[in-house]
Formats: sequence, structure tokens, C-alpha cells
Amino acid sequence: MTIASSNGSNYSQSPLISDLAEAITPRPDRNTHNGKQADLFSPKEEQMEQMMDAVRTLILGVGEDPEREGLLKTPKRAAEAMRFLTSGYNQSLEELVNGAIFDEGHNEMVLVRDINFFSLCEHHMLPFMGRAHVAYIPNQKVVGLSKLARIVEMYSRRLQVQERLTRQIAEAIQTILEPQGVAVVMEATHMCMVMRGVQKPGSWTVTSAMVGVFQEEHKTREELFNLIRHQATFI
Ligand SMILES: Nc1nc2c(ncn2[C@@H]2O[C@H](COP(=O)(O)OP(=O)(O)OP(=O)(O)O)[C@@H](O)[C@H]2O)c(=O)[nH]1
Ligand SMILES: [Zn+2]
Repeated sequence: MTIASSNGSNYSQSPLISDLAEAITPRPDRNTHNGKQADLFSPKEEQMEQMMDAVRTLILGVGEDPEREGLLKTPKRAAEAMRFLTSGYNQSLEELVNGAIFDEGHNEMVLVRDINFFSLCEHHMLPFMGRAHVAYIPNQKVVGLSKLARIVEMYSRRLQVQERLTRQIAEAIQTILEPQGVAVVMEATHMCMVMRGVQKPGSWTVTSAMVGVFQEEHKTREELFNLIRHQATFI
């Protein structure tokens, strides 16, 4: 058995096959290389201008003056921030895994616990954030541990609902490893339920996606939940 915990933060359903073609295929409109813009007049640049115009409209909409000194650079900053927060659309599973799959003959549970994530809810475009616990039982093959956290990151950096995010992570691991089982549990707090709307700070939403033995065997699920609850005392 392997357990990894990605950090010490305090942020206190079914066979899955969909969206995989999209995940595996890099976006054709990608035009950056090593993080640098390849073409100043590319469609990406036009999109950036449009996003900045949209932010100016929002500023006007809240009754502010986009020409006020403190707000002059805000459209650019906000557009860049939104680009970063949705950068998961520009990644592919294949690139992300980068061949880091190893034939170890290991068949015991692997769990990476407490992976922090930040996402945007697709209904309000407000953040939801928390931690993800990702487990699988290999079928000989294992994947580099960091890749599990990278998969969480890729799907989080999109407009999401928590249930779909949870499922997509499980599907991705199922696709790359074909393991005996995959389990993803996510705990998150949604700013659309905290800062506005029903205004319930302290509320946490827990979602899970179980595949293979995790779905079929109660004992395996129990073992997983014990490991997630267990606070490591050796670090
Ligand atoms: N299932 C699910 N619902 C979410 C998620 N993020 C936000 N929501 C919900 O999406 C719903 C949108 O409901 P609407 O009635 O269309 O929008 P609203 O008037 O802003 O709703 P309130 O948030 O209740 O004020 C709300 O109930 C949100 O809590 C998510 O990840 N999963
Ligand atoms: Zn929301």
C-alpha cells in the first residue's frame, strides 16, 4: 500500500467514460511555446482583447469608472487571471502524463491524499476550493505520483461543477492505467454559497466517484475511507 499526502493544508457513482477524447486531444488553437506568446495577432490575442472589453463592461456595470487610475490595468489583470484559472482547457492528458507510467507489478492501493485544488463554478464563475483524495488499485502499472495531482489540477482549472470534476479525474486515471479500481473523493467549499446567495460559510460539499473494485467491494471502500480519515503522525 502507498499513501502520499500532497500538503498539510487546513482546508477543512459509476463506470465512467466521457469527455476523454477532449481530454486526450490538445487544443488546436494553442499557440504558446514555453509559456510565451507565439504570435501577437493570433486568435488568442483577439480573445484577450475581447476579455478585456468584457471586464471594462463589468466595471461600468457596477457603476465604476474604468478610466480611474486604480482600474486602468484591471481589465488586463482580470483577463490574465481568468486565463490562468481556466488554463486546464489548454492541457491534454497525454502531455501531462508524459509517459510516466511504470510497470511495477504493484497491486496494492495507492492513495494521494489532501491534494489542494481551486476551481471555478460554472454557474457563477466564483471559486470553489478544497482538497481531493485520489486512490487506485493498480493492475501491474503505476503512474508517477505527481501526475495524479496534475490531473486534479488540469480538470480543476476549468469551469466546473464539483460532481463532474470528480468524475473526470476518475475517468482520466481509468484511461491511462486501466487499474483494478479508481476512487476520487473531493471536499470543497463553494464561494457562491458563502459570499452570496444562501451565504453559508463553513458548508462543505463532498463528492465521490468510484470505479471497479471501489464500486464493487464495500471492504475496499471502507479501507479507503479509513485511510482518508487517518491523520498521519509520522510527518
Ligand atoms: N450540483 C452542483 N451545484 C452547484 C455547484 N456549484 C454551484 N452549484 C449550484 O448551482 C445552483 C444554481 O442555481 P440557480 O437557481 O440557477 O442560481 P442562483 O439563483 O444564483 O442560485 P442560489 O445560489 O441558490 O442563489 C445553485 O444551487 C448552486 O449552489 C456544483 O459544483 N455542483
Ligand atoms: Zn456557483
